[in-house]
Amino acid sequence: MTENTDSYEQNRTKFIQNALIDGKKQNIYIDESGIIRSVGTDIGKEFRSEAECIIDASGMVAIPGLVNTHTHAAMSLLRGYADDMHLQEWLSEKIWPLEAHLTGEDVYWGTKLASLEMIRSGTTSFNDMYFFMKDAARAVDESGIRATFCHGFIDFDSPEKRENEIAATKDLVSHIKSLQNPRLKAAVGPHAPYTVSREGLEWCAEFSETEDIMLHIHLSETEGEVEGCIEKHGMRPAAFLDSCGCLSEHTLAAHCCWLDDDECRLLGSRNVSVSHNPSSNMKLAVKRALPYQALKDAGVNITLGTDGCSSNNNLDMFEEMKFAALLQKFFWNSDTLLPADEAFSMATSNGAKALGVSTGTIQEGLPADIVLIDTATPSMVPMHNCVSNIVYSCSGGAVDTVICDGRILMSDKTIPGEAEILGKAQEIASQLVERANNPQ
Ligand SMILES: C[C@H]1O[C@@H](n2cnc3c(O)ncnc32)[C@H](O)[C@@H]1O
Ligand SMILES: [Zn+2]
Repeated sequence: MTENTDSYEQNRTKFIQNALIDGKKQNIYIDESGIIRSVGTDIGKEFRSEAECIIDASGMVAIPGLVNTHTHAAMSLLRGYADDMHLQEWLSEKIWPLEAHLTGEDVYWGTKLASLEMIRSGTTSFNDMYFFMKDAARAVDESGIRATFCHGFIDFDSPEKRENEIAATKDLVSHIKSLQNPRLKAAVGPHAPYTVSREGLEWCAEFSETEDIMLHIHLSETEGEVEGCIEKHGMRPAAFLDSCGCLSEHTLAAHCCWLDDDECRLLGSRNVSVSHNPSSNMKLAVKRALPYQALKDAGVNITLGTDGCSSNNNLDMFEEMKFAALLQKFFWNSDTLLPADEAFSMATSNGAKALGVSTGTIQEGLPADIVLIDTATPSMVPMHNCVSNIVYSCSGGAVDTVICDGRILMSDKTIPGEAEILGKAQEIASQLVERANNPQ
């Protein structure tokens, strides 16, 4: 329950009282610039009387905002458009032909819808690869959450396409940097080793280095990709990317299902972060799960992502934590692999580290990205183990309040403007499919 009707405004000091953190009732004070100034069991009267907004979190668990490290947000418009297909056919026969008709307005509303869904389910940061990304950034700016944007760079070995992709990437990066909004970051996004030429990958690696930005790429999602890379380049995909300079501490590699042990060690030695996308991998039947133990042994920072809504089909990171823990146990036949606390770290602190954002924990001096989960819901009762309930039993529907950068984005499960976004996204998605089916 939030006292103060203007609580959605930023720049108001906030006092969250009686939130359960690490099993203890604690209070959190957030200053006017959205920073956690104090957190603990004994911070009290002085901060409470100073605060312009009191949030009573009695009966709620406070966790850091969740971090989704691999998605294509505007693909929310393609939810349910092409299901139950093989990955390469799904992409080349259904998704790419539809995406050829996308407009900036589609991406704007698709990203508004995705941001809404992420806020509802407790995500406050995401890593996005798609097209018309200036429009995506406008949508995210309005929604109040954090994101890193890259243009999906695909040149298919064509020098002309490569020049266009370089221009689109440079344009996006300079645009995002010019906004000087700490919630919005730019990245470079070579789509995958099978869609980008050696020259394109080398350019992306150098650009990421000189601009000091993340390099976001799909890697070894399918066995066919690995075979194709060996045939074309005489190397497995990770070695090929390394030869192009694409593996560094800037790199976030999504999927990584078909890495062998040497590749896991290579990623570890280059300080690459990996995004595990269990729902998408199961739905697209990629036939192998992330080699979690080998990556962990190699010291790789392992994070969690939903992938796009066309291969998931939602953006609920609670579901993703559970699927990650279950898929690892099932595929690698190990009941102790990927325990709940590791799934939780993947979705919070590991994700924040990969995206270079100073969130992911509730700690003094850090930006206030905080999610309150209602414990008065059947899937949170009893609470023998809070992290177990968060990972294995509850879902995004239990989220009551979301704060990002000190600003309340959802309170009492209410997000201002939600109905308009739902209506407009439905309309825009129908028009997109109509245009694709009846090209002029
Ligand atoms: C940015 C492009 O990436 C496409 N995409 C979405 N999901 C996947 C996936 O699982 N593997 C490869 N490529 C994917 C998206 O449709 C855009 O074309
Ligand atoms: Zn993807």
